[in-house]
Amino acid sequence: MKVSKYSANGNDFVIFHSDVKADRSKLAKIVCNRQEGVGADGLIVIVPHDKYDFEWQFYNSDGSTAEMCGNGSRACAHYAFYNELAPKNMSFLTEAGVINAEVDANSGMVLSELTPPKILEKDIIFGGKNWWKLDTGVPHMVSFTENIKEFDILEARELRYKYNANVNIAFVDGNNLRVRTYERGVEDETLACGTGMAACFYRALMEKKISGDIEVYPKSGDTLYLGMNDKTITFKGKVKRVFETEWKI
Ligand SMILES: N[C@@H](CCC[C@H](N)C(=O)O)C(=O)O
Repeated sequence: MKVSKYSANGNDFVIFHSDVKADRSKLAKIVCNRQEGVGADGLIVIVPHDKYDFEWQFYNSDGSTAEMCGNGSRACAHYAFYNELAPKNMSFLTEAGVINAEVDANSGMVLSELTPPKILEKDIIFGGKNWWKLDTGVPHMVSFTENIKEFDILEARELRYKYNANVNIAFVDGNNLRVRTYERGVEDETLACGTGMAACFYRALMEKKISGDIEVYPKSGDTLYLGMNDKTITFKGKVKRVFETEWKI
């Protein structure tokens, strides 16, 4: 099997395509294992679709499925374009809905239009902080902090299980955001989370802490570009194809 390893600003994925849609939960655990597998935060499998350029199956590293993944959507679009599975402007089906993406072949920049954001619950008080629960394709808890260096992983883990959501803290840096995310299904902090950055962006926009298009800096230190496009969030940044290999399981 030919597989590619991608990094989307530190959020890393194993990607391959197949003609068969199947349960690949066990495979996800094996390939994502950082000691005995390729090592990644998630596995993406591209399968054919009648109406859209393709459909994807997304798995977290623990084998659980997720409806959506922002960084994964950009990495997947890049893979699909370079493997001639889709044109540079493409639409593909996820469990959260249809995602439109655009690959810039020269710069390696990929833009993805996320599903319309939803506020699920406001003003949840936990650990002395005010949290909002939002859906940007998958559920996210968002709170603002004055000190982005302090992210209490144990508290985040407690909140993750209580609300079955990913957990983000964000620091408003001028008109930009610094974000850290504890990811469900990886069960730890990751270097970047696209739908998490989008959830922080949306809460900050709703509370008028920021305006217009902004830059977001995840833990990896990279720069992502977020903006509102009608009702959807546009999410842009570089992706890196780390390597491609043949892998026998
Ligand atoms: N890293 C992703 C989100 C992946 C899914 C998430 N871990 C969940 O289970 O909800 C992103 O970039 O959005």
